[in-house]
Amino acid sequence: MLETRDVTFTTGGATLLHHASAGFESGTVTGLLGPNGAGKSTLLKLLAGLLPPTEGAVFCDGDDLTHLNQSRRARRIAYMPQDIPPFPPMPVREIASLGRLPYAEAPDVALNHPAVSMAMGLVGLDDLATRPASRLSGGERARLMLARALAVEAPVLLADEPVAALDPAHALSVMRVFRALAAEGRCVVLVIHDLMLATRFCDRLVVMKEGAIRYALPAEALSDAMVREVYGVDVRRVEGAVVPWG
Ligand SMILES: Nc1ncnc2c1ncn2[C@@H]1O[C@H](COP(=O)(O)OP(=O)(O)OP(=O)(O)O)[C@@H](O)[C@H]1O
Repeated sequence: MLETRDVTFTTGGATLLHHASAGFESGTVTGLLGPNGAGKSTLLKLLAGLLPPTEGAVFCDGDDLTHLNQSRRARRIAYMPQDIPPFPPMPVREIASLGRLPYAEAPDVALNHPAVSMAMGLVGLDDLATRPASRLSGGERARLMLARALAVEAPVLLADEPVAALDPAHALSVMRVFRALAAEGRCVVLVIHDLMLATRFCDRLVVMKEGAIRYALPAEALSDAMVREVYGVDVRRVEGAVVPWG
């Protein structure tokens, strides 16, 4: 569905991504792992078509992303950024309805679109629909950005650290949403630091370090040695640790 072919990205004299080649299939959830500064967000922005490759190309369903116009690309690829700008005092549901912008729907149509209702429900924001978005907590803001991306109903969903600010119950719930989207045939790619959630809910992992893809493998194949090499930490598989489940 989505593919980077030998992509390099250079900006301001710095090369942030070196010769990255990876495929992301429909019907799967892929976790992008790696230490801070590894290039995960950069790769995700290239996959979204928000940054152009300096060398190589990114393809969505066989089409070079640089050849797709912005609204066509936005209908195919929904993106949730890591950095969430301060929201204006608009109602939460109105912000979520901005996910319909690529369809150029009238504001009242977008606001009442079933995809917006679905997205608000999936992230658990129904009770906050009329609250000014400027008054949300950090985790609520993250869920609203995810709702906006879900409202696009795109075949590809890219999410940059979607669960980093969420409490355990919402993190599990959102990971289950990603699994459900994959079960519908969507291609889900998320940046994630939580190795427990990544190995439990992702099908595949792409592990990055220093702007390069070190490993691309089934989630269950992530070894302790790989974690040690990439993050410089040892791993224990501990019984008795408090692990949010359900
Ligand atoms: N415009 C830029 N010019 C130079 N370096 C940049 C620029 N933007 C980002 N970087 C650097 O590129 C590297 C990769 O950044 P990126 O945001 O992709 O990392 P990341 O893996 O997502 O990290 P994190 O886990 O901290 O979010 C970082 O070292 C960052 O400081």
